[in-house]
Amino acid sequence: MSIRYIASSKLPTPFGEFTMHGFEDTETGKEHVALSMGDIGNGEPVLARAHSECLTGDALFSLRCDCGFQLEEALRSVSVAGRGVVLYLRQEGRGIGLLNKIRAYNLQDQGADTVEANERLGFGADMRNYSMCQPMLAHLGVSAIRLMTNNPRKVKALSDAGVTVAERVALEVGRNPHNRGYLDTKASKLGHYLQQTGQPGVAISHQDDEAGA
Ligand SMILES: Nc1nc2c(ncn2[C@@H]2O[C@H](COP(=O)(O)OP(=O)(O)OP(=O)(O)O)[C@@H](O)[C@H]2O)c(=O)[nH]1
Ligand SMILES: [Zn+2]
Repeated sequence: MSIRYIASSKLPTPFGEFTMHGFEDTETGKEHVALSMGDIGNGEPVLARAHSECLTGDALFSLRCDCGFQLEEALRSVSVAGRGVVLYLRQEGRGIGLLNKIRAYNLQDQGADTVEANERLGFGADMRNYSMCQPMLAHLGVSAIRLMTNNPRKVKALSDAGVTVAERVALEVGRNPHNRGYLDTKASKLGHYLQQTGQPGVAISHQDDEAGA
């Protein structure tokens, strides 16, 4: 097991007070965080988000993507439910890192889409893995979740890792003129469930049949 629990503390936010739990991946040296609220260890499926780091969207107010909006909405939803967990995963730029993401943005400024840009740089479209999630959730006593995501790969990865995804909860927020192309490419090339995509023939689902399968 390469995930090691380090410490917990209070984390007051505009959405209420969370408990922050720090973990270290001893293989990669990455430091991951879980923000929890309420009694999440009682066996009932827990409202959850596995959020991949996006410095530009989460901290620098970028409108190129939907990440910051999704993070905010996830924290707000957990707070409204009074119970849930947000995993903040340090895999910036879908796993290629911040500086390569800036290189990819540069290619996108010249007309490439988000997938083409990754590929031109010699990366896969999505280099993430979610192997840290199950041990982080297990440490918190969580085995079943209601996962806030539009990403079918994330649902499958967590299910394959042994987490029961009892439900997928759509998380469609923050669409704007700057990220329209990015979101449409996610739907058409990466299979994301996005309702307002403008792409014909894209699956629309708010509670997937395959979730948990
Ligand atoms: N390489 C690359 N990474 C990006 C780009 N835009 C956002 N990201 C990263 O993509 C990750 C977020 O992935 P998304 O596909 O938006 O969302 P997701 O987490 O897979 O799916 P949701 O759960 O529905 O949000 C973060 O790590 C961002 O840093 C981009 O244009 N290129
Ligand atoms: Zn982003």
